[in-house]
Amino acid sequence: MPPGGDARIPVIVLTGFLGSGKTTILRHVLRHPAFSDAAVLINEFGEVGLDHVLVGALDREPVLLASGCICCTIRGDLSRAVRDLHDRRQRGEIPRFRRLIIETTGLADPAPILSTIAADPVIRHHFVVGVIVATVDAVHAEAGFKRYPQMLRQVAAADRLIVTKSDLALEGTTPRLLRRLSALNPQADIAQASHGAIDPALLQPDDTTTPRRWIAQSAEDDPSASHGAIRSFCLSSADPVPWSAFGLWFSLLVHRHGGRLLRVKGLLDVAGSTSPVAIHAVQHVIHPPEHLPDWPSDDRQSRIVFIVEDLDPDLVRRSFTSFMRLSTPASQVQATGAF
Ligand SMILES: Nc1nc2c(ncn2[C@@H]2O[C@H](COP(=O)(O)OP(=O)(O)OP(=O)(O)O)[C@@H](O)[C@H]2O)c(=O)[nH]1
Repeated sequence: MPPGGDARIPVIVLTGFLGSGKTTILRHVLRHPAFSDAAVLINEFGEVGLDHVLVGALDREPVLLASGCICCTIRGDLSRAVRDLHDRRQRGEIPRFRRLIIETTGLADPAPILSTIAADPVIRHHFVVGVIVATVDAVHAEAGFKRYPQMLRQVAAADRLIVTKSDLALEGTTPRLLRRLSALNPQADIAQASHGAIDPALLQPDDTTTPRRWIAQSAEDDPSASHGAIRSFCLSSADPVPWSAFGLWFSLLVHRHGGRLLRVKGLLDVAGSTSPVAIHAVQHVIHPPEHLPDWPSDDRQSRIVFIVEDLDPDLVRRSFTSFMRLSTPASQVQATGAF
């Protein structure tokens, strides 16, 4: 229950820039008994949503909001999704969840989300923003703050900040980031997470989390929720992907264009493997691939979702096709011209 005896259902807003570890944290906390009564709503910026798959084999199905970003194009969808969840709860079609976690897209400015919850009379009657948690990627935060103002807004809006990926950051980066975060948002509690391992209490509202209503109000006058040259596309392949050719293509792509690859995530049907492999990259950092236990549906196509800035999707598609056609290492080396 939110502080102050409020009987409304607390909403936990989990925000943070692209690839900063939101889904990894969600997977971790949802395994904790304290979150067995949580409903989950995931919004992704991309043509094809994958996070609901990556959240994994849980005994509840997260609701995936349509493509687009809740902070701008699909605010109406957010209202509808929250109302719909509540109606289904009341009708007994889904368990009586007692908290709602909304994982935003990495590009979201959280303010319009808060204002949507606060402005809709039906939602306001049943739900209240309980806590806003933002993840901050230790490797990319410093450069990201300069390029992406929404990162600053995420940090500014948060009640709690979780610094991720310190294990990958250069020495001295994390302490510097911690100082910067304290300066940007002195009221927020700051914690660190390694591979999503956090104290689940960080996602629980309590007396220290006073929802930032001023942000919700100021959002009403903020029409700047556009994402400029940032775009998303999906590359899919019906044929199984040869792992070594894929690895080479992916490393070259990241090496050559990493600065423009804000986020890459995919589910691959790797030749010779019966279960899917999840791949992730954030700019120049490729995370280790992960074997998932099962395919989420009968659709076994490989899907790779890209969020890029100033990068031509056709170049990515063409180079992928060239590499996948070639199976010998020598011919792959020739294909590097595709970049
Ligand atoms: N080394 C390391 N990798 C991490 C850590 N936290 C997350 N990752 C990896 O970072 C990648 C991206 O993590 P996600 O949890 O999918 O990030 P996200 O914020 O949900 O990404 P978007 O939904 O695209 O915005 C995955 O490969 C994770 O395994 C960490 O603390 N250390």
